[in-house]
Amino acid sequence: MLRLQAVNQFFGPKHILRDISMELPPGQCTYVLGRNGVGKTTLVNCIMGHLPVSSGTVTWRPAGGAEELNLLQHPVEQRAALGIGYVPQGRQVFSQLSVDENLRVALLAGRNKTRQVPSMVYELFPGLHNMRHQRAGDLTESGQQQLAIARALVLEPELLILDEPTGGFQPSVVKEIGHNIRRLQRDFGLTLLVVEQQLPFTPSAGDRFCLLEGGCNVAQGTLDQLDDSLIQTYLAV
Ligand SMILES: Nc1ncnc2c1ncn2[C@@H]1O[C@H](COP(=O)(O)OP(=O)(O)OP(=O)(O)O)[C@@H](O)[C@H]1O
Repeated sequence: MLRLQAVNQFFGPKHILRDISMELPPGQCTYVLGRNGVGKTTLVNCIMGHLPVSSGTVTWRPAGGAEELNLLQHPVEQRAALGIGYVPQGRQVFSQLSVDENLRVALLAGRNKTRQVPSMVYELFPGLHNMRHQRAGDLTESGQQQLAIARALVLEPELLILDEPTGGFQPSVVKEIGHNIRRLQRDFGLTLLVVEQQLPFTPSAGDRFCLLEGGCNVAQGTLDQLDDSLIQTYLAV
């Protein structure tokens, strides 16, 4: 379980995140939604340790863990090894390396440097297995997105955070991404935090939402509570 309590973050004098509190229940898929510039990526960067938190707490209890860890005491390079995977915005893969080399580089972030690519990665993305000796830069955009997710999966995270995974894709690819997100949750038991500007899939594709506006968490609940009034007020463009 990941738990944030009263998290604040500043860029210089600019107050970006304001008293954000939220919990990610194990095995559930939570969407963090909000318009451009409301603080979604900043929030994810604070969870991953890429940005410092000015005040508040971020705690993480791995499955079977006896107690909550203070995540803020763990440097960024330890967070993947603690079971938190991250797929950044913009499909960042090493385009000059092969698919296989991309996955092997990602494996180095784990504690056990001799680990192999887990079978679930190619089970989820069989196309990547067929392309494993191809240069990542030669994959389609959809293939690169799969590789970006696969790179986070090689360390077998319990929690996977995806920052705008559908950004810039055509509807057929968005649908495929939604299908993969559902499989990660239902077939592989992951907890998911998915950042998007709007809900890109049907509500059945997840469990909970958390709406951000001006750096504040203005509403949260189950996806069936995300009604037209909230959508018009906080998400409509
Ligand atoms: N390095 C930075 N220095 C100063 N301000 C920043 C920096 N990065 C982001 N900001 C500001 O922080 C606020 C939140 O940005 P953030 O990228 O977290 O928003 P977002 O909700 O993820 O937007 P998007 O949907 O466009 O990705 C914005 O006002 C942005 O201008």
